[in-house]
Order: sequence, then C-alpha cells, then structure tokens
Amino acid sequence: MTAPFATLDDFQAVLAAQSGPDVRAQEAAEARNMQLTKPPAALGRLEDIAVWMAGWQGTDKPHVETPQVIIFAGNHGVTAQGVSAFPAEVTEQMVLNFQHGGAAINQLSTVVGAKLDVHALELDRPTADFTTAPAMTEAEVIAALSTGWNAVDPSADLLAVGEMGIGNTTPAAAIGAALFGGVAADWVGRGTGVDDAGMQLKAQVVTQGLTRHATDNPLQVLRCLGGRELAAMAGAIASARHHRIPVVMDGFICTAAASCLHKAQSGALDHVIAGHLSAEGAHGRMLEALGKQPLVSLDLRLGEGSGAALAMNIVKAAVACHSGMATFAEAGVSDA
Ligand SMILES: O=C(O)c1ccc[n+]([C@@H]2O[C@H](COP(=O)([O-])O)[C@@H](O)[C@H]2O)c1
Ligand SMILES: Cc1cc2nc[nH]c2cc1C
Repeated sequence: MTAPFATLDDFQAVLAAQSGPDVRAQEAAEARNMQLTKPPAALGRLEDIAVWMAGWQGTDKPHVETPQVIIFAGNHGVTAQGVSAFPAEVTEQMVLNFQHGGAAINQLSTVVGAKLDVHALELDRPTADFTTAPAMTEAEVIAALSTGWNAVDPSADLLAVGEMGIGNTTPAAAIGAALFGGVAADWVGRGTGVDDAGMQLKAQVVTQGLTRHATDNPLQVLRCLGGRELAAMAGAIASARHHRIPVVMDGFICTAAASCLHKAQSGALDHVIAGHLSAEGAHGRMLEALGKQPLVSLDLRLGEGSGAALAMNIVKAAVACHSGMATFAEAGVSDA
C-alpha cells in the first residue's frame, strides 16, 4: 500500500482521521474476563492488556500469533559534535549483524515467535546536523514516514518498533525538551555510555538545536530535530493504527518518536503500550508525560526493539490466559 500522505499537512490529517478501538469487542472481552476461572482482577494488569488487545483486534478473544518486529536504522549529522561513545559506522555494521542473526533482537524475536524486518534508511546520507540546519527537509521526513508506514505487515496481530542509530539519543532528548519543556539537561542521558563531560556536551548541543528550531508544531519538531529512523517509527505506529494492529513501544528513542504523534493528535497512541522502562535517564519522565506505564523495568538501554520484543511475551501471555481459560460455567467451578 502506498502511504496516504505527500506532505506533513497530509500526515497530520491522517492522524486526525484515525478511529478508536472497537468498543463492542472491548465490552465483550470485559464480560468474558469477569467469567474466567479466577478471583476478579487476580491477573492484574494482564487483564487490562487482554481487554485493550480485544478492542484493537475487534474480537473478544484476542491473539498473538503473527507478531512483527521492525527495526529502522538511520545516521545522524549531529554525531559530528561528538555526542556518542561509538563511531557512526556502527549503525551500518549493526544492520549487517541484524541481517546475519547475531544481535540481541534476533534472539528476542525468535523467543516470542516474531518475524523481524530491518529497514536501513539512507545510511550513507546522514541527516543534517541540527545545530546548523533542520535535520531533514520536508521531502526527507515524508520519505522516512512513508518507509515506516509501508513496513507494517497488515497481517501482523502485534507490532514492536525499534531503532538503530548511533547518536540518536541526542535527537530524542531534543524532541523531549521541545515537546514537553524543561531544559536540555533534563532530557540528555548516557546513551551508549558517554561520561559526565559527554553529557554536558550533549546538553549544549540540544540547547543549540532548540534555539535554532523553535517551533510548536510536533511534526516540525520531528523534521527539524529528529532523524530518519525516528520518523519511520512514527510512520509505522500511525500505519499500525490504520490496520488496527496494537503496538509495543521500545525505549527512549522510540518513545520520543511516538511523542511527536501524541502531541500532534491527542489519542494517537491509544493503540500503543510501553514495553519497558529504559535505563536512559529521561525515559521515565517521557513515559509519564504520555501517561504510559511500562510493562517491565530491567535496566535495558540497548534499543533495536529489544525491550519491546521482550515485553511482547507478556502481551502474548495476557491474551493466552484471556482467550484460553475456561469460564466458571465451562469448568464447573463455583462462582463467588
Ligand atoms: O532504547 C533506549 O532506551 C536506548 C538507550 C540508549 C542507547 N540506545 C541505543 O544506542 C544508540 C544511541 O546511543 P548514542 O549514545 O549513540 O546516542 C542507538 O543505536 C540506540 O538504539 C537505546
Ligand atoms: C554495539 C551497539 C549495538 C546497538 N544496538 C542498538 N544500539 C546499539 C549501539 C551499539 C554501540
């Protein structure tokens, strides 16, 4: 399917036209949940997850049988400022590692039974350094959003989005500050492992970006301060909504990309769940701003969709209980 937008205004209109969950299916799932052989609410948040899945999948018996994990990779002009502990060529090297099955995300996708797709976005043409120019032109951000939109398999029943991009915690921090306020130091973190001086440098770089690209428009924030893999994640999340596929978010960079959708259109992340709380310092603040509670908190700070793929197991377990359990009547167990 060709992406149904050619400009950021079109994309904004796509977000505005998105529909909500299937309320009938959700109500049917709630009713079913009340009859399952357990004390009320004894499966805690697993019950909420199953009902949420039911709403987006449009059935009272939701499933996770064809999950998809997508990694988008991009390179960043802002790495010229020395904001990462690793060299930019690692982005491309890790893409090869993903393709050869050697990365953490390959193992985590296998564990949850997900198809893994990798999309490298013009790695030999990094975005512009946002301290001196907008990271992307409108045509470039639309191309990246479209890659993300088209990467979603319409037959997937659960989607995890993740990224690979040396330097991309700096654009993510800039987006956090631009959308949610505060100073740069509130949003920068260690990323791949910079020291205290590196953190200070990142804060200066983010401040320069914020000063240069002052805008209230969240999609312009994505264009000016973001990166191709962030825009692609945003495009994939919007596309999943169109196909009514629930989404599990990954860490700090993925959440920053999703935040642009949330700020552009209230409710744009209703079909999205936070997979995990990253060890990247500002991730918790960003999730709070979105009103999202992460499923797991295991000090991961890898990216590449790892926390999202891991959390898919919990979603899978939630729907297995909901859809597979017997009711009190079926099992002949006495109700309260
Ligand atoms: O997902 C996260 O929360 C996360 C936190 C820190 C680092 N990363 C990964 O590390 C890279 C960005 O770190 P950096 O230091 O190069 O900005 C990028 O490839 C991300 O996938 C990811
Ligand atoms: C080795 C390495 C693997 C990664 N996976 C996601 N981001 C990464 C960053 C680095 C540096």
